[in-house]
Amino acid sequence: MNDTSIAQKQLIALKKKLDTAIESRSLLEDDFNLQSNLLIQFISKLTLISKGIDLELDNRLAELRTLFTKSAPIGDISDKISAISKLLQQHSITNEKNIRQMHEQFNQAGQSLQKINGLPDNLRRDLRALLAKTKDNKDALIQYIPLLSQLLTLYDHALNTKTSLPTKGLLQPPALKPAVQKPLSEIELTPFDTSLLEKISISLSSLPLSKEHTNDLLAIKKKLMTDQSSDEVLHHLIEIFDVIVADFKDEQSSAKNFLTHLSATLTTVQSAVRETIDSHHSTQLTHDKINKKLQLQLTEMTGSVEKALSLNQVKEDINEKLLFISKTLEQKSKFEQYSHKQLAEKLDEMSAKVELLEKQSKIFDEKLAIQQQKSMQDALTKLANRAAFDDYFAKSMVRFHHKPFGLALVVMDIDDFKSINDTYGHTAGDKTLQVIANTIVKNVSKGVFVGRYGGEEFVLIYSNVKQEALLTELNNLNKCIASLPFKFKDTKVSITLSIGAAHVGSEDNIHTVFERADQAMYKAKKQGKNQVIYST
Ligand SMILES: Nc1nc2c(ncn2[C@@H]2O[C@H](COP(=O)(O)OP(=O)(O)OP(=O)(O)O)[C@@H](O)[C@H]2O)c(=O)[nH]1
Repeated sequence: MNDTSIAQKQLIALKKKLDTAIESRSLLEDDFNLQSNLLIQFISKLTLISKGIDLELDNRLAELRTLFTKSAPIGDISDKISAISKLLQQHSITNEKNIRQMHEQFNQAGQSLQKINGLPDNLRRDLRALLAKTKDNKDALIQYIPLLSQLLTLYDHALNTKTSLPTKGLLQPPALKPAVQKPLSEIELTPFDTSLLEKISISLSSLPLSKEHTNDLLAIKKKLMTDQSSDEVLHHLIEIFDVIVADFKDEQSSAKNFLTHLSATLTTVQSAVRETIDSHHSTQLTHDKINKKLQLQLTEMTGSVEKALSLNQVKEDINEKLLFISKTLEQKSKFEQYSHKQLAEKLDEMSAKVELLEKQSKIFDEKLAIQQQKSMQDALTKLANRAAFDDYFAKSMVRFHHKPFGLALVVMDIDDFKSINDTYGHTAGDKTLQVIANTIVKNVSKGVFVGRYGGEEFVLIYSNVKQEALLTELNNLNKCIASLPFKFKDTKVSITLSIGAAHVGSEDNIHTVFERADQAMYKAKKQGKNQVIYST
Protein backbone atom coordinates (compact mmCIF):
# COMPACT_ATOMS: atom_id res chain seq x y z
CA MET A 1 0.00 0.00 0.00
CA ASN A 2 1.44 3.35 -1.07
CA ASP A 3 1.44 6.59 0.98
CA THR A 4 -1.40 8.13 -1.03
CA SER A 5 -3.83 5.30 -0.33
CA ILE A 6 -2.96 5.34 3.42
CA ALA A 7 -3.60 9.07 3.54
CA GLN A 8 -6.88 8.61 1.69
CA LYS A 9 -8.03 5.95 4.19
CA GLN A 10 -7.16 8.23 7.14
CA LEU A 11 -9.02 11.06 5.44
CA ILE A 12 -12.17 8.93 5.03
CA ALA A 13 -12.01 7.84 8.70
CA LEU A 14 -11.57 11.45 9.81
CA LYS A 15 -14.54 12.56 7.67
CA LYS A 16 -16.71 9.84 9.26
CA LYS A 17 -15.73 11.05 12.73
CA LEU A 18 -16.48 14.62 11.70
CA ASP A 19 -19.91 13.61 10.31
CA THR A 20 -20.75 11.79 13.57
CA ALA A 21 -19.62 14.80 15.61
CA ILE A 22 -21.74 17.14 13.44
CA GLU A 23 -24.76 14.84 13.83
CA SER A 24 -24.28 14.64 17.63
CA ARG A 25 -23.92 18.40 17.83
CA SER A 26 -27.09 18.94 15.82
CA LEU A 27 -28.91 16.42 18.08
CA LEU A 28 -27.61 18.31 21.13
CA GLU A 29 -28.69 21.59 19.55
CA ASP A 30 -32.19 20.20 18.87
CA ASP A 31 -32.37 18.99 22.46
CA PHE A 32 -31.18 22.36 23.77
CA ASN A 33 -33.65 24.21 21.55
CA LEU A 34 -36.49 21.97 22.72
CA GLN A 35 -35.59 22.55 26.38
CA SER A 36 -35.16 26.30 25.79
CA ASN A 37 -38.54 26.44 24.09
CA LEU A 38 -40.14 24.56 26.95
CA LEU A 39 -38.51 26.92 29.45
CA ILE A 40 -39.53 29.98 27.44
CA GLN A 41 -43.11 28.68 27.29
CA PHE A 42 -43.01 28.00 31.03
CA ILE A 43 -41.70 31.49 31.73
CA SER A 44 -44.40 32.96 29.50
CA LYS A 45 -47.09 31.10 31.45
CA LEU A 46 -45.53 32.17 34.74
CA THR A 47 -45.50 35.76 33.44
CA LEU A 48 -49.17 35.50 32.54
CA ILE A 49 -50.15 34.11 35.96
CA SER A 50 -48.13 36.63 37.90
CA LYS A 51 -48.94 39.57 35.63
CA GLY A 52 -49.93 42.60 37.61
CA ILE A 53 -48.95 41.13 40.98
CA ASP A 54 -45.59 42.84 41.07
CA LEU A 55 -44.02 45.05 38.40
CA GLU A 56 -40.52 44.01 39.36
CA LEU A 57 -41.40 40.32 38.97
CA ASP A 58 -42.99 41.07 35.58
CA ASN A 59 -39.82 42.80 34.37
CA ARG A 60 -37.44 40.15 35.65
CA LEU A 61 -39.43 37.35 34.02
CA ALA A 62 -39.40 39.27 30.70
CA GLU A 63 -35.62 39.68 30.98
CA LEU A 64 -35.16 35.97 31.68
CA ARG A 65 -37.27 35.12 28.63
CA THR A 66 -35.07 37.36 26.45
CA LEU A 67 -31.91 35.77 27.85
CA PHE A 68 -33.24 32.33 26.92
CA THR A 69 -34.29 33.46 23.43
CA LYS A 70 -30.83 34.93 22.83
CA SER A 71 -29.14 31.80 24.19
CA ALA A 72 -27.25 34.01 26.66
CA PRO A 73 -24.39 32.62 28.79
CA ILE A 74 -25.55 30.31 31.57
CA GLY A 75 -23.99 32.59 34.24
CA ASP A 76 -26.33 35.47 33.28
CA ILE A 77 -29.34 33.15 33.27
CA SER A 78 -28.46 31.71 36.67
CA ASP A 79 -28.13 35.22 38.23
CA LYS A 80 -31.53 36.18 36.86
CA ILE A 81 -33.13 32.96 38.17
CA SER A 82 -31.76 33.49 41.68
CA ALA A 83 -33.12 37.08 41.74
CA ILE A 84 -36.53 35.79 40.65
CA SER A 85 -36.43 33.02 43.30
CA LYS A 86 -35.88 35.64 46.01
CA LEU A 87 -38.81 37.68 44.75
CA LEU A 88 -41.04 34.59 44.67
CA GLN A 89 -40.03 33.70 48.22
CA GLN A 90 -41.08 37.16 49.42
CA HIS A 91 -44.35 36.73 47.57
CA SER A 92 -44.98 33.40 49.22
CA ILE A 93 -44.61 35.04 52.68
CA THR A 94 -46.94 37.92 51.72
CA ASN A 95 -49.37 35.42 50.26
CA GLU A 96 -49.55 33.44 53.51
CA LYS A 97 -50.15 36.68 55.40
CA ASN A 98 -52.91 37.62 52.99
CA ILE A 99 -54.56 34.21 53.36
CA ARG A 100 -54.53 34.57 57.14
CA GLN A 101 -55.98 38.08 56.88
CA MET A 102 -58.63 37.00 54.41
CA HIS A 103 -59.56 34.06 56.66
CA GLU A 104 -60.02 36.34 59.66
CA GLN A 105 -61.98 38.93 57.69
CA PHE A 106 -64.19 36.26 56.19
CA ASN A 107 -65.03 34.68 59.52
CA GLN A 108 -65.52 38.06 61.21
CA ALA A 109 -67.94 39.10 58.49
CA GLY A 110 -69.79 35.78 58.78
CA GLN A 111 -70.03 36.01 62.56
CA SER A 112 -71.25 39.61 62.38
CA LEU A 113 -74.03 38.44 60.08
CA GLN A 114 -74.84 35.60 62.49
CA LYS A 115 -75.35 38.11 65.29
CA ILE A 116 -78.19 39.84 63.50
CA ASN A 117 -81.49 39.11 65.20
CA GLY A 118 -84.38 37.81 63.20
CA LEU A 119 -82.51 36.23 60.28
CA PRO A 120 -84.63 33.56 58.58
CA ASP A 121 -83.77 30.05 59.76
CA ASN A 122 -82.67 28.78 56.36
CA LEU A 123 -80.30 31.73 55.92
CA ARG A 124 -78.88 31.12 59.38
CA ARG A 125 -78.42 27.45 58.55
CA ASP A 126 -76.65 28.21 55.23
CA LEU A 127 -74.41 30.68 57.02
CA ARG A 128 -73.53 28.10 59.65
CA ALA A 129 -72.67 25.59 56.92
CA LEU A 130 -70.53 28.18 55.09
CA LEU A 131 -68.62 29.10 58.25
CA ALA A 132 -68.06 25.42 59.00
CA LYS A 133 -66.50 25.10 55.51
CA THR A 134 -64.07 27.92 56.25
CA LYS A 135 -63.12 26.83 59.73
CA ASP A 136 -59.53 26.07 58.64
CA ASN A 137 -57.29 28.33 56.55
CA LYS A 138 -57.43 27.61 52.82
CA ASP A 139 -54.24 26.96 50.82
CA ALA A 140 -54.71 29.73 48.28
CA LEU A 141 -56.43 33.09 48.16
CA ILE A 142 -58.25 32.01 45.03
CA GLN A 143 -60.15 29.37 47.06
CA TYR A 144 -61.84 32.20 48.98
CA ILE A 145 -63.44 33.64 45.87
CA PRO A 146 -66.42 31.20 45.61
CA LEU A 147 -66.83 31.35 49.42
CA LEU A 148 -66.86 35.14 49.34
CA SER A 149 -69.43 35.06 46.62
CA GLN A 150 -71.65 32.80 48.82
CA LEU A 151 -71.17 35.12 51.78
CA LEU A 152 -72.13 38.12 49.68
CA THR A 153 -75.29 36.28 48.57
CA LEU A 154 -76.19 35.66 52.22
CA TYR A 155 -75.59 39.34 53.04
CA ASP A 156 -77.80 40.20 50.11
CA HIS A 157 -80.58 37.92 51.47
CA ALA A 158 -80.15 39.44 54.91
CA LEU A 159 -80.51 42.91 53.39
CA ASN A 160 -83.65 41.82 51.63
CA THR A 161 -85.19 40.60 54.86
CA LYS A 162 -84.90 44.22 55.95
CA THR A 163 -82.86 43.45 59.05
CA SER A 164 -80.27 45.99 60.06
CA LEU A 165 -76.67 45.20 59.22
CA PRO A 166 -73.92 45.18 61.84
CA THR A 167 -71.66 48.20 61.81
CA LYS A 168 -68.52 46.08 61.92
CA GLY A 169 -67.50 43.36 59.45
CA LEU A 170 -66.66 42.91 55.80
CA LEU A 171 -69.50 44.96 54.50
CA GLN A 172 -70.57 48.31 55.78
CA PRO A 173 -74.28 49.04 55.87
CA PRO A 174 -75.43 51.08 52.92
CA ALA A 175 -75.93 54.78 53.61
CA LEU A 176 -79.53 55.42 54.54
CA LYS A 177 -81.49 57.73 52.37
CA PRO A 178 -82.74 60.78 54.21
CA ALA A 179 -86.29 60.17 55.37
CA VAL A 180 -88.88 62.01 53.37
CA GLN A 181 -91.18 64.01 55.60
CA LYS A 182 -94.70 62.65 55.24
CA PRO A 183 -97.89 64.40 56.27
CA LEU A 184 -98.86 63.40 59.84
CA SER A 185 -102.16 61.81 58.80
CA GLU A 186 -100.37 59.56 56.33
CA ILE A 187 -97.83 58.44 58.96
CA GLU A 188 -100.54 57.52 61.41
CA LEU A 189 -102.38 55.42 58.91
CA THR A 190 -99.33 53.45 57.74
CA PRO A 191 -99.68 49.83 58.90
CA PHE A 192 -96.71 48.43 60.80
CA ASP A 193 -94.38 45.86 59.20
CA THR A 194 -95.90 42.55 60.38
CA SER A 195 -92.63 40.64 60.25
CA LEU A 196 -91.19 43.15 62.71
CA LEU A 197 -94.20 42.69 64.96
CA GLU A 198 -93.70 38.92 64.81
CA LYS A 199 -90.11 39.32 65.89
CA ILE A 200 -91.10 41.58 68.79
CA SER A 201 -93.77 39.11 69.79
CA ILE A 202 -91.26 36.19 69.72
CA SER A 203 -88.80 38.13 71.87
CA LEU A 204 -91.58 38.89 74.36
CA SER A 205 -92.23 35.16 74.81
CA SER A 206 -88.74 34.65 76.11
CA LEU A 207 -88.83 37.35 78.82
CA PRO A 208 -88.58 35.72 82.26
CA LEU A 209 -91.14 37.90 84.09
CA SER A 210 -93.37 37.15 87.07
CA LYS A 211 -96.60 35.23 86.41
CA GLU A 212 -98.75 38.34 86.83
CA HIS A 213 -96.64 40.40 84.45
CA THR A 214 -96.34 37.53 81.96
CA ASN A 215 -100.16 37.50 81.75
CA ASP A 216 -100.14 41.28 81.19
CA LEU A 217 -97.58 40.82 78.44
CA LEU A 218 -99.61 38.05 76.77
CA ALA A 219 -102.63 40.36 76.69
CA ILE A 220 -100.60 43.17 75.09
CA LYS A 221 -99.03 40.67 72.66
CA LYS A 222 -102.51 39.70 71.47
CA LYS A 223 -103.43 43.34 70.90
CA LEU A 224 -100.10 43.90 69.14
CA MET A 225 -100.91 41.21 66.60
CA THR A 226 -104.35 42.62 65.83
CA ASP A 227 -103.97 46.43 66.05
CA GLN A 228 -101.35 47.19 63.49
CA SER A 229 -101.41 50.89 62.74
CA SER A 230 -98.24 52.72 63.75
CA ASP A 231 -100.11 54.65 66.39
CA GLU A 232 -101.57 51.58 68.05
CA VAL A 233 -98.33 49.65 67.84
CA LEU A 234 -96.46 52.53 69.44
CA HIS A 235 -99.02 52.64 72.21
CA HIS A 236 -98.65 48.86 72.83
CA LEU A 237 -94.87 49.12 72.80
CA ILE A 238 -95.07 51.76 75.53
CA GLU A 239 -97.40 49.44 77.47
CA ILE A 240 -94.83 46.65 77.11
CA PHE A 241 -92.08 48.89 78.44
CA ASP A 242 -94.30 49.81 81.40
CA VAL A 243 -94.87 46.13 82.24
CA ILE A 244 -91.16 45.34 81.99
CA VAL A 245 -90.26 48.32 84.17
CA ALA A 246 -92.98 47.36 86.71
CA ASP A 247 -91.63 43.80 86.87
CA PHE A 248 -88.11 45.11 87.31
CA LYS A 249 -89.27 47.43 90.11
CA ASP A 250 -91.17 44.60 91.84
CA GLU A 251 -88.13 42.39 91.67
CA GLN A 252 -85.97 45.19 93.00
CA SER A 253 -88.29 46.08 95.88
CA SER A 254 -88.74 42.42 96.84
CA ALA A 255 -84.95 42.02 96.98
CA LYS A 256 -84.73 45.26 98.97
CA ASN A 257 -87.43 44.09 101.42
CA PHE A 258 -85.66 40.84 101.94
CA LEU A 259 -82.34 42.54 102.57
CA THR A 260 -83.95 45.00 105.04
CA HIS A 261 -85.56 42.09 106.93
CA LEU A 262 -82.35 40.15 106.86
CA SER A 263 -80.35 43.07 108.17
CA ALA A 264 -82.91 43.77 111.00
CA THR A 265 -83.01 40.13 112.06
CA LEU A 266 -79.23 39.90 112.02
CA THR A 267 -78.99 43.00 114.25
CA THR A 268 -81.40 41.54 116.84
CA VAL A 269 -79.62 38.18 116.80
CA GLN A 270 -76.32 39.97 117.24
CA SER A 271 -77.58 42.02 120.24
CA ALA A 272 -79.17 38.90 121.77
CA VAL A 273 -75.84 37.11 121.50
CA ARG A 274 -74.07 40.09 123.09
CA GLU A 275 -76.61 40.20 125.95
CA THR A 276 -76.20 36.48 126.55
CA ILE A 277 -72.45 36.84 126.66
CA ASP A 278 -72.77 39.82 129.09
CA SER A 279 -75.21 38.03 131.32
CA HIS A 280 -72.98 34.95 131.22
CA HIS A 281 -70.12 37.14 132.47
CA SER A 282 -72.11 38.63 135.35
CA THR A 283 -73.47 35.16 136.25
CA GLN A 284 -69.92 33.89 136.34
CA LEU A 285 -68.92 36.77 138.67
CA THR A 286 -71.82 36.10 141.05
CA HIS A 287 -70.95 32.36 140.98
CA ASP A 288 -67.36 33.12 141.85
CA LYS A 289 -68.47 35.39 144.69
CA ILE A 290 -70.75 32.74 146.22
CA ASN A 291 -68.07 30.05 145.82
CA LYS A 292 -65.51 32.28 147.53
CA LYS A 293 -67.99 32.95 150.36
CA LEU A 294 -68.53 29.20 150.79
CA GLN A 295 -64.79 28.56 150.74
CA LEU A 296 -64.30 31.22 153.42
CA GLN A 297 -67.06 29.82 155.61
CA LEU A 298 -65.56 26.30 155.34
CA THR A 299 -62.06 27.61 156.20
CA GLU A 300 -63.45 29.55 159.14
CA MET A 301 -65.26 26.42 160.32
CA THR A 302 -62.04 24.33 160.16
CA GLY A 303 -60.13 27.12 161.99
CA SER A 304 -62.70 27.39 164.77
CA VAL A 305 -62.67 23.55 165.19
CA GLU A 306 -58.91 23.61 165.54
CA LYS A 307 -59.02 26.51 168.00
CA ALA A 308 -61.94 25.18 170.13
CA LEU A 309 -61.22 24.28 173.72
CA SER A 310 -64.16 21.99 174.38
CA LEU A 311 -66.52 19.70 172.50
CA ASN A 312 -69.47 21.93 173.33
CA GLN A 313 -67.74 24.95 171.91
CA VAL A 314 -67.00 22.90 168.72
CA LYS A 315 -70.67 21.97 168.48
CA GLU A 316 -71.81 25.56 168.91
CA ASP A 317 -69.33 26.91 166.39
CA ILE A 318 -70.12 24.24 163.84
CA ASN A 319 -73.86 24.76 164.20
CA GLU A 320 -73.48 28.47 163.73
CA LYS A 321 -71.20 28.05 160.70
CA LEU A 322 -73.38 25.33 159.14
CA LEU A 323 -76.32 27.71 159.36
CA PHE A 324 -74.37 30.30 157.39
CA ILE A 325 -73.23 27.66 154.88
CA SER A 326 -76.74 26.33 154.32
CA LYS A 327 -77.98 29.90 153.75
CA THR A 328 -75.20 30.50 151.21
CA LEU A 329 -75.99 27.20 149.48
CA GLU A 330 -79.66 28.16 149.31
CA GLN A 331 -78.66 31.52 147.83
CA LYS A 332 -76.43 29.69 145.30
CA SER A 333 -79.18 27.29 144.26
CA LYS A 334 -81.69 30.16 143.82
CA PHE A 335 -79.20 32.10 141.78
CA GLU A 336 -78.43 29.08 139.61
CA GLN A 337 -82.12 28.49 138.96
CA TYR A 338 -82.58 32.12 138.05
CA SER A 339 -79.61 32.26 135.70
CA HIS A 340 -80.60 28.94 134.04
CA LYS A 341 -84.05 30.31 133.40
CA GLN A 342 -82.65 33.52 132.02
CA LEU A 343 -80.25 31.62 129.75
CA ALA A 344 -83.02 29.33 128.51
CA GLU A 345 -85.21 32.35 127.71
CA LYS A 346 -82.38 34.03 125.84
CA LEU A 347 -81.64 30.83 123.92
CA ASP A 348 -85.32 30.43 122.99
CA GLU A 349 -85.43 34.02 121.82
CA MET A 350 -82.28 33.56 119.79
CA SER A 351 -83.34 30.29 118.19
CA ALA A 352 -86.67 31.91 117.17
CA LYS A 353 -84.73 34.69 115.47
CA VAL A 354 -82.38 32.26 113.74
CA GLU A 355 -85.37 30.21 112.60
CA LEU A 356 -86.91 33.35 111.09
CA LEU A 357 -83.63 34.12 109.40
CA GLU A 358 -83.49 30.61 107.97
CA LYS A 359 -87.06 30.93 106.68
CA GLN A 360 -86.30 34.24 104.98
CA SER A 361 -83.13 32.85 103.39
CA LYS A 362 -85.04 29.80 102.16
CA ILE A 363 -87.68 32.01 100.52
CA PHE A 364 -84.97 34.04 98.86
CA ASP A 365 -83.11 30.89 97.77
CA GLU A 366 -86.30 29.55 96.23
CA LYS A 367 -86.86 32.84 94.43
CA LEU A 368 -83.33 32.76 93.09
CA ALA A 369 -83.73 29.15 91.98
CA ILE A 370 -87.00 30.02 90.18
CA GLN A 371 -85.30 32.99 88.52
CA GLN A 372 -82.37 30.82 87.48
CA GLN A 373 -84.71 28.12 86.18
CA LYS A 374 -86.59 30.77 84.21
CA SER A 375 -83.37 31.96 82.59
CA MET A 376 -82.79 28.41 81.35
CA GLN A 377 -86.40 27.86 80.30
CA ASP A 378 -88.26 28.85 77.17
CA ALA A 379 -91.17 31.00 78.35
CA LEU A 380 -93.63 29.85 75.66
CA THR A 381 -93.16 26.07 75.62
CA LYS A 382 -91.64 25.67 79.11
CA LEU A 383 -88.95 23.49 77.53
CA ALA A 384 -85.25 24.01 78.20
CA ASN A 385 -84.04 26.95 76.15
CA ARG A 386 -80.98 27.38 73.93
CA ALA A 387 -78.70 28.34 76.87
CA ALA A 388 -79.76 25.22 78.77
CA PHE A 389 -79.17 23.10 75.66
CA ASP A 390 -75.67 24.54 75.13
CA ASP A 391 -74.81 23.85 78.75
CA TYR A 392 -76.22 20.29 78.78
CA PHE A 393 -74.69 19.33 75.45
CA ALA A 394 -71.25 20.71 76.38
CA LYS A 395 -71.29 18.67 79.61
CA SER A 396 -72.43 15.54 77.74
CA MET A 397 -69.59 15.97 75.23
CA VAL A 398 -67.05 16.23 78.05
CA ARG A 399 -68.43 13.00 79.58
CA PHE A 400 -68.39 11.32 76.16
CA HIS A 401 -64.76 12.17 75.47
CA HIS A 402 -63.85 10.94 78.93
CA LYS A 403 -65.65 7.61 78.39
CA PRO A 404 -67.69 7.09 75.16
CA PHE A 405 -71.39 6.13 75.33
CA GLY A 406 -74.37 6.18 72.95
CA LEU A 407 -74.68 9.97 72.79
CA ALA A 408 -76.98 11.19 69.99
CA LEU A 409 -78.22 14.61 68.92
CA VAL A 410 -81.52 15.24 67.16
CA VAL A 411 -82.56 18.47 65.42
CA MET A 412 -86.26 18.92 64.52
CA ASP A 413 -87.94 21.67 62.58
CA ILE A 414 -91.67 22.17 62.04
CA ASP A 415 -92.56 22.03 58.35
CA ASP A 416 -94.08 25.11 56.68
CA PHE A 417 -94.63 26.80 60.00
CA LYS A 418 -94.64 30.23 58.41
CA SER A 419 -97.85 29.37 56.60
CA ILE A 420 -99.54 28.50 59.95
CA ASN A 421 -98.66 31.98 61.22
CA ASP A 422 -99.62 33.64 57.96
CA THR A 423 -102.91 31.78 57.54
CA TYR A 424 -104.20 31.39 61.10
CA GLY A 425 -102.31 34.07 63.01
CA HIS A 426 -99.44 34.24 65.41
CA THR A 427 -101.47 33.09 68.42
CA ALA A 428 -102.36 29.89 66.57
CA GLY A 429 -98.63 29.52 65.79
CA ASP A 430 -97.76 29.91 69.48
CA LYS A 431 -100.38 27.35 70.49
CA THR A 432 -99.00 24.92 67.89
CA LEU A 433 -95.50 25.31 69.31
CA GLN A 434 -96.83 24.53 72.81
CA VAL A 435 -98.78 21.45 71.69
CA ILE A 436 -95.85 20.10 69.70
CA ALA A 437 -93.45 20.70 72.61
CA ASN A 438 -95.77 18.78 74.98
CA THR A 439 -96.19 15.95 72.49
CA ILE A 440 -92.43 15.60 72.07
CA VAL A 441 -91.91 15.47 75.84
CA LYS A 442 -94.65 12.84 76.25
CA ASN A 443 -93.39 10.62 73.44
CA VAL A 444 -89.65 10.40 73.99
CA SER A 445 -87.97 7.99 76.42
CA LYS A 446 -87.28 8.95 80.00
CA GLY A 447 -84.06 10.89 80.51
CA VAL A 448 -83.98 12.41 77.02
CA PHE A 449 -83.15 16.12 77.07
CA VAL A 450 -85.77 18.12 75.16
CA GLY A 451 -85.16 21.78 74.32
CA ARG A 452 -86.40 24.56 72.06
CA TYR A 453 -83.41 25.67 70.04
CA GLY A 454 -85.18 28.76 68.74
CA GLY A 455 -88.14 29.62 66.50
CA GLU A 456 -89.77 26.38 65.30
CA GLU A 457 -86.65 24.28 65.90
CA PHE A 458 -86.35 21.70 68.72
CA VAL A 459 -83.37 19.66 69.89
CA LEU A 460 -83.12 16.32 71.70
CA ILE A 461 -80.09 14.78 73.40
CA TYR A 462 -80.10 11.01 73.93
CA SER A 463 -77.56 9.83 76.46
CA ASN A 464 -77.61 6.10 75.80
CA VAL A 465 -79.19 4.96 72.61
CA LYS A 466 -78.38 2.78 69.62
CA GLN A 467 -79.16 3.83 66.04
CA GLU A 468 -82.03 1.39 65.55
CA ALA A 469 -83.83 2.26 68.77
CA LEU A 470 -83.32 5.97 68.10
CA LEU A 471 -84.81 5.77 64.61
CA THR A 472 -87.79 3.71 65.81
CA GLU A 473 -88.55 6.29 68.50
CA LEU A 474 -88.13 9.27 66.16
CA ASN A 475 -90.29 7.70 63.42
CA ASN A 476 -93.02 6.97 65.97
CA LEU A 477 -92.81 10.53 67.27
CA ASN A 478 -93.03 11.87 63.73
CA LYS A 479 -96.17 9.82 63.06
CA CYS A 480 -97.66 10.92 66.37
CA ILE A 481 -97.12 14.63 65.56
CA ALA A 482 -98.48 14.19 62.03
CA SER A 483 -101.67 12.65 63.43
CA LEU A 484 -102.32 15.42 66.00
CA PRO A 485 -105.82 16.83 65.37
CA PHE A 486 -105.01 20.54 64.93
CA LYS A 487 -108.03 22.67 64.08
CA PHE A 488 -107.79 26.37 63.27
CA LYS A 489 -110.80 28.47 62.22
CA ASP A 490 -112.78 25.22 61.72
CA THR A 491 -110.14 23.86 59.36
CA LYS A 492 -108.38 20.62 60.20
CA VAL A 493 -104.65 21.04 59.78
CA SER A 494 -101.94 18.44 59.82
CA ILE A 495 -98.53 19.53 61.03
CA THR A 496 -95.32 17.60 60.37
CA LEU A 497 -91.69 17.66 61.37
CA SER A 498 -88.41 17.24 59.51
CA ILE A 499 -85.95 15.44 61.76
CA GLY A 500 -82.18 14.99 61.52
CA ALA A 501 -80.22 12.76 63.89
CA ALA A 502 -76.56 11.91 64.42
CA HIS A 503 -74.54 9.93 66.92
CA VAL A 504 -71.46 11.57 68.42
CA GLY A 505 -68.19 10.00 67.23
CA SER A 506 -64.73 10.09 68.79
CA GLU A 507 -63.57 12.75 66.30
CA ASP A 508 -66.58 15.00 66.90
CA ASN A 509 -66.80 18.27 68.71
CA ILE A 510 -69.98 20.19 69.59
CA HIS A 511 -70.05 22.00 66.24
CA THR A 512 -69.32 19.06 63.95
CA VAL A 513 -72.02 16.85 65.45
CA PHE A 514 -74.57 19.68 65.46
CA GLU A 515 -73.69 20.39 61.84
CA ARG A 516 -74.28 16.74 60.87
CA ALA A 517 -77.65 16.53 62.65
CA ASP A 518 -78.67 19.90 61.19
CA GLN A 519 -77.60 18.91 57.69
CA ALA A 520 -79.56 15.65 58.05
CA MET A 521 -82.65 17.69 59.03
CA TYR A 522 -82.06 19.96 56.05
CA LYS A 523 -81.83 16.89 53.82
CA ALA A 524 -85.17 15.70 55.23
CA LYS A 525 -86.64 19.08 54.21
CA LYS A 526 -85.17 18.82 50.72
CA GLN A 527 -86.42 15.26 50.26
CA GLY A 528 -90.03 16.29 50.86
CA LYS A 529 -90.26 17.03 54.65
CA ASN A 530 -92.17 14.89 57.23
CA GLN A 531 -89.35 12.36 57.62
CA VAL A 532 -86.37 11.32 59.72
CA ILE A 533 -82.84 11.25 58.29
CA TYR A 534 -79.94 9.72 60.18
CA SER A 535 -76.46 11.02 59.43
CA THR A 536 -73.81 8.28 59.47
N1 LIG B 1 -96.06 32.01 66.31
C1 LIG B 1 -94.72 31.96 66.38
N2 LIG B 1 -94.02 31.93 65.24
C2 LIG B 1 -92.67 31.84 65.33
C3 LIG B 1 -91.99 31.80 66.57
N3 LIG B 1 -90.67 31.70 66.32
C4 LIG B 1 -90.51 31.68 64.96
N4 LIG B 1 -91.72 31.76 64.37
C5 LIG B 1 -92.03 31.80 62.93
O1 LIG B 1 -91.62 30.59 62.30
C6 LIG B 1 -91.55 30.85 60.90
C7 LIG B 1 -90.39 30.10 60.31
O2 LIG B 1 -90.48 30.22 58.93
P1 LIG B 1 -89.42 29.63 57.92
O3 LIG B 1 -88.03 29.72 58.51
O4 LIG B 1 -89.64 30.28 56.61
O5 LIG B 1 -89.70 28.08 57.86
P2 LIG B 1 -90.98 27.26 57.45
O6 LIG B 1 -92.14 28.08 56.99
O7 LIG B 1 -91.26 26.33 58.60
O8 LIG B 1 -90.45 26.46 56.20
P3 LIG B 1 -89.60 25.14 56.19
O9 LIG B 1 -88.65 25.23 57.36
O10 LIG B 1 -88.88 25.17 54.90
O11 LIG B 1 -90.53 23.99 56.32
C8 LIG B 1 -91.47 32.37 60.74
O12 LIG B 1 -92.69 32.82 60.21
C9 LIG B 1 -91.30 32.87 62.18
O13 LIG B 1 -91.92 34.13 62.38
C10 LIG B 1 -92.79 31.88 67.77
O14 LIG B 1 -92.30 31.88 68.89
N5 LIG B 1 -94.14 31.96 67.62
